[in-house]
Amino acid sequence: MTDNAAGPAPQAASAMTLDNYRFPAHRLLRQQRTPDRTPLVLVACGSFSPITYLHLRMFEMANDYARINTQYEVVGGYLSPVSDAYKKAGLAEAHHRVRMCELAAEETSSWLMVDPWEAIQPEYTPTAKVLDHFEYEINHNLGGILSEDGETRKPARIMLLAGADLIGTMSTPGVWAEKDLAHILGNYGAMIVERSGTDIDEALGNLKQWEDNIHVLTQMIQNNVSSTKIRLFLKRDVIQYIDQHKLYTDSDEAKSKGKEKQ
Ligand SMILES: Nc1ncnc2c1ncn2[C@@H]1O[C@H](COP(=O)(O)OP(=O)(O)OP(=O)(O)O)[C@@H](O)[C@H]1O
Ligand SMILES: NC(=O)c1ccc[n+]([C@@H]2O[C@H](COP(=O)(O)O)[C@@H](O)[C@H]2O)c1
Repeated sequence: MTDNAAGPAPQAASAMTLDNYRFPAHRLLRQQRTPDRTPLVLVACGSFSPITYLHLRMFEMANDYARINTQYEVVGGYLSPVSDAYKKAGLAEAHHRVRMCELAAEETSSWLMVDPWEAIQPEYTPTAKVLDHFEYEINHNLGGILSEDGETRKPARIMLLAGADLIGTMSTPGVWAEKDLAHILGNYGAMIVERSGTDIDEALGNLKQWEDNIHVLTQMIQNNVSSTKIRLFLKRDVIQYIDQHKLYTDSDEAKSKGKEKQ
């Protein structure tokens, strides 16, 4: 996907609260550039604590894959950081994670956006509901995407973008509600990026019934995650943000572990 040529976000994702929330659409391609394709919006749900180069790379891989192997045209990409109610050990607070995602998206991409809706909810929101939120905002509130010839409006296909480890948890009994899996994989679909350490066939083991809706993206080059992370952080504002707010220090972790016990 090429630059949407839109200006900066009218309102920073990290400045949004439940009271002033507005769905970020400043980089969403409102009119398709290509005829005869279905508009596609990619949504990555996760902790992003902190966001790394590989989270961003997943989107570029998915965009290339969609262009070459499918009839979709990617019209938008969103990071949706999980809320504090997720209570995973060691997570920085949601507002910091949203801000880091925002810095990374602004610095390194011309099309990615951060939607803080999930992050600002007081309760944990299951991923199926997060995808419903995107469906509602894009296809109901915004009325879908204008076709390339300007003649019709088409609903965008919303798809989950995730790493193989996440899809592996879907094959693990008890982690996901069966009806949520049917909704996510049956109605939306997923693009899954191979990840070293996860056997993709095993990860997809119990999900065969939805295989037509699951696109597996193979990594030509396996990444050395930690060194790549370090390179991103040194170059980008994210490392400065982590320093400035003293995130991921011992005291910060102790704070979040304390919270977890409450
Ligand atoms: N190296 C990678 N290759 C493929 N997918 C990745 C990679 N790193 C992260 N992802 C995917 O990005 C999404 C968000 O990841 P998330 O921040 O929740 O966890 P994580 O990056 O695995 O970090 P943690 O160590 O905190 O679990 C998930 O779908 C995850 O599978
Ligand atoms: N039942 C569910 O909807 C469900 C279960 C497990 C993980 N998830 C999501 O997966 C993402 C990644 O989670 P982890 O960082 O724990 O791997 C998070 O966004 C989380 O909300 C959702």
